[in-house]
Parts: sequence; structure tokens; C-alpha cells
Amino acid sequence: MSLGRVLIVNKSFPAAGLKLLKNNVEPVVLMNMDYEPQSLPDIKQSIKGFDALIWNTKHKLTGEILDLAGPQLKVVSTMSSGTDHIDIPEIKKRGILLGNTPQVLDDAVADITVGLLIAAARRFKEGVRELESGEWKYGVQWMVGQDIAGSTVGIVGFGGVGQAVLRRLRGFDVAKFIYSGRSDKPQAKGLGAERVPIDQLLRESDFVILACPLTQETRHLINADTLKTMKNTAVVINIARGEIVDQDALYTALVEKQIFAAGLDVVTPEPLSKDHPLVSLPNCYIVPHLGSATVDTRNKMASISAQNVLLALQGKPMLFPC
Ligand SMILES: O=CC(=O)O
Repeated sequence: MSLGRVLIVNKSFPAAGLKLLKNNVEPVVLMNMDYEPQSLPDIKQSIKGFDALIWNTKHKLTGEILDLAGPQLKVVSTMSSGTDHIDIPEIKKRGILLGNTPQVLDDAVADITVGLLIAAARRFKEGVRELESGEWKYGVQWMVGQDIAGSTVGIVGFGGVGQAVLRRLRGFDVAKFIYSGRSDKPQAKGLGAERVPIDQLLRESDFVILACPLTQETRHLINADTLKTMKNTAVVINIARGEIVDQDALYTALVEKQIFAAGLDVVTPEPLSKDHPLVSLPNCYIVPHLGSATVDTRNKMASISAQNVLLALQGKPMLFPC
């Protein structure tokens, strides 16, 4: 007997998760990608009557959509670590279970963080542009960047990703690791990181790494005022959520050299237009939200989201309940 009706929102859901589901239910896959304009109307039109959703889209799961789904809906799993695209009070109000897919992406996101950090600090984008435009004019002061060795690295949000970043950067002879966040992390002592207030972190860090969830407290944490408190040699890396940074303020800070450079895996909105002012800046290195985009990580995320809904439909605890 089938455990229930499961809707997967996004046609690119990896086969590893689909296979697990198909052993137990007949999943319906919504044949959209989340960036297609038609995807939200399609979701609204198709969602009625399902017992479980795999919400593999960046569209916000609102009370309105939950109402369209109907009162039989028992469980939702994201295929993401972040849950800022889910209206959690509306989910809880209806007694719907929610799961997500953290931890398995920590290594992949930490790799991208280190890549962005080196690219921004060592001016990869400017260097490649000069090469491609035939402007390679080698000189001792040409294209000089910032050192990681001897630096202070400040990590905002010291969860799994933040800690994986620290473990990688230990090999670069960083002088000091500091972090800020809602609570003391027991792992910090062993990793050699000290918790400091956020204003101290922004003031003292050579590299500011944003690895925190998007909340009311972290929205526009990086803004015109906080950017002014940073070193003018500072490099800001955002692998968390675009809205943690006020992009207009970041643009001004980068143009006016209030800070040295930025490396962004996440921006607002996504996808970002190629005409956005940040895209043209030589000291802003942007990649299109590639953090967890490795074959193995995405397969694991799909498997976990499938297991989350299958377990919940059987009345068992999910692998990662929120
Ligand atoms: O951004 C990616 C995630 O939250 O998994």
C-alpha cells in the first residue's frame, strides 16, 4: 500500500532521491525549474491533495500555498539547509512536519568559500580581465592582493559550514580565528576559535565570512554603517544568503575602496541580472549559488529529503526535523 501522495517541486530532483521514493510511493514531479516565470502558478495549480511535498524551489512556501495544498498535507522537506523560504509559523500552525538537509553540504560549501576567498583576495577577476583584454603589464605593484597567512579570519555563524571553513583555512597559517553567533559553540575551543561580539569581528577581521542563517537579526547585517567599521583591506565572503548584505551599500564600499573586495556565492535576487552593478565591478567576484553543487552532495541532499518525507509518512522521526 502506498504511503501517500508525494509532490516533488522541481524537475531536476536527483535520481538518487527519486529512486528511494519510487520504492515506496508514486511521486509526482512538477516539470518546472524554479527560476522559470511559470513555475509559481504551476505549483499553485498542481499542489492540491498531496500528503507530502519536497519543496525543491526557492519560492516561498506561504500560508496561501499550504491552503491550496489542503488539510491532508502532513510533511514538507526542503532540499536545502536553509529554511528561510518556508513560512515556518504557517507550517507549525497547521501541524505539518518540516525537514531539511543540513550537514551533507558543509564540505562542498566550505570548498566554495575558500575558492571565493582566494579569488577575491588575489584579484582573479581583474587578472583574468587584464589577460583577456591584452593588458597584462607585469610589475611589482601590479595586481597585488591580500595575504591569508598571518590574517584574522572572522566567521559569522559558526555552524557546520563555518567550522568546515575553519578546518580548511588552518592549512593557510591564519593567525587568528574569531566567530560570532547566537551561542557559544562547544567545538570552538578544539578548533582554536574565539567568540567575539559582531562589531568587534567586523572591525578586526581581514576576512569576514558570512555563514549564518538569514533571520530578522542578520538581514542587512552588512550595510553602509557596518561596512565603514571594517578595515579597508577587508575581504567579505558571503556563502549564506544574499539578503544578509545590503548590495547597494556593498557596491558603494567596493567602488570607494572602503573594503578591498567581495566574493559572493549568494545574491539578491537569484538569478542576478548580468546588468546588475555588482557584476561589472573588478573587485566583486560572484559565482551563481554553487555552494552545494557537487554531484555527490546533491545526491545526498535528494536522498535525505526523500527519507525525511518517507519516514514522516510512516509516523517515524525524520533524519533532519526542523
Ligand atoms: O543554499 C543552500 C542551502 O541552504 O542548502
